[in-house]
Amino acid sequence: MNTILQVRDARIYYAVKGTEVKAVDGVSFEVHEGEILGIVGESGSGKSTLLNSLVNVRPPMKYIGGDALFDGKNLYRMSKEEKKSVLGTRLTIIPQYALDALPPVFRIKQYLADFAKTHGLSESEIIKLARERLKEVSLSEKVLDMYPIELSGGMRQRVAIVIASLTSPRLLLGDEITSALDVVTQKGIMLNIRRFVDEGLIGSAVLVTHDISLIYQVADTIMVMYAGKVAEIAPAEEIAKKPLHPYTNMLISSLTKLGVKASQQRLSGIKGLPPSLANPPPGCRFAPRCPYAVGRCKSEEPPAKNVDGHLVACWLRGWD
Ligand SMILES: Nc1ncnc2c1ncn2[C@@H]1O[C@H](COP(=O)(O)OP(=O)(O)OP(=O)(O)O)[C@@H](O)[C@H]1O
Repeated sequence: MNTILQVRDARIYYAVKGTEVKAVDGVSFEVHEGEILGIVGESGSGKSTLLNSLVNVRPPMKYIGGDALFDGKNLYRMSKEEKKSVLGTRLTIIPQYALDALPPVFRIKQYLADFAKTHGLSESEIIKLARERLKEVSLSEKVLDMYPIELSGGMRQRVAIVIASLTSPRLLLGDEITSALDVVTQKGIMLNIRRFVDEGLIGSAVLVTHDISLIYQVADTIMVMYAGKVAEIAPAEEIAKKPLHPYTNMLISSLTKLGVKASQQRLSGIKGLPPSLANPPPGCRFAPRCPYAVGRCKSEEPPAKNVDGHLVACWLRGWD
């Protein structure tokens, strides 16, 4: 399997009033051809910082170290010109709200004409391709003659997927792209991305979400982040059936289950709050909230270890 993205020991901090917020602190993972990687974790775990850093590290974000090899070239060290040639073509992004990206004064067709011009592509080819892809996401080609404001939120996100696929990108990035939509539409959008990846129209995708049950539907692999670190990476089925990190386990246990009242659930949430990333605790960052923590967890940071096909950073897994 071809590796499309290889992130190694990424460290991205924020410089805030003389302190450093360690938002992404030694994160490593890979994305392969045909793969959808879902990144999940509580608010503030560093998911957006990680994704945004792949696009652009700009103040107050601060590059501290690490590599992000995209088709062998380091995104963290590319010149502005190199980055410009990659973004929007080989590396595309779906915005959280497509309306932010689609200019309201342009009909979709006009936007596509502009898009073709920017990327030096044939306008007629792009429009023809967009027509075909709109059908694939169950939209009529009439959408081309509409203004973004005339489309529902779900339609806009589907148009955004179509646009993001037009240059056959190697990698698609999306951060909470369905959070403003109803559950049925959310699933439909995710399945559209799955189909585009399966058909090779998009090489691979990294999708950030709070919703592990939604991303489970389409992701091949799930990466769980906690307080700027990777807690666990495993195939989606494995994560769902047999989570190894206590945090992953608690994240799954805290999901709302229809037919079970909160009072009858064993765990209705994760007690406590994530640590301050300006001054994270020594050892495992989850230790202060972990009911299984032992002495070592509070003093030594657990390295990620391969245990039964999971990459898991926990002293209770795979260590004597
Ligand atoms: N512009 C900023 N300046 C300073 N600190 C920031 C900034 N943006 C994010 N942070 C901090 O970086 C850490 C990681 O935030 P980030 O938004 O990446 O997490 P997240 O997992 O994507 O959360 P959410 O799901 O709420 O978007 C948090 O402690 C946050 O407060």
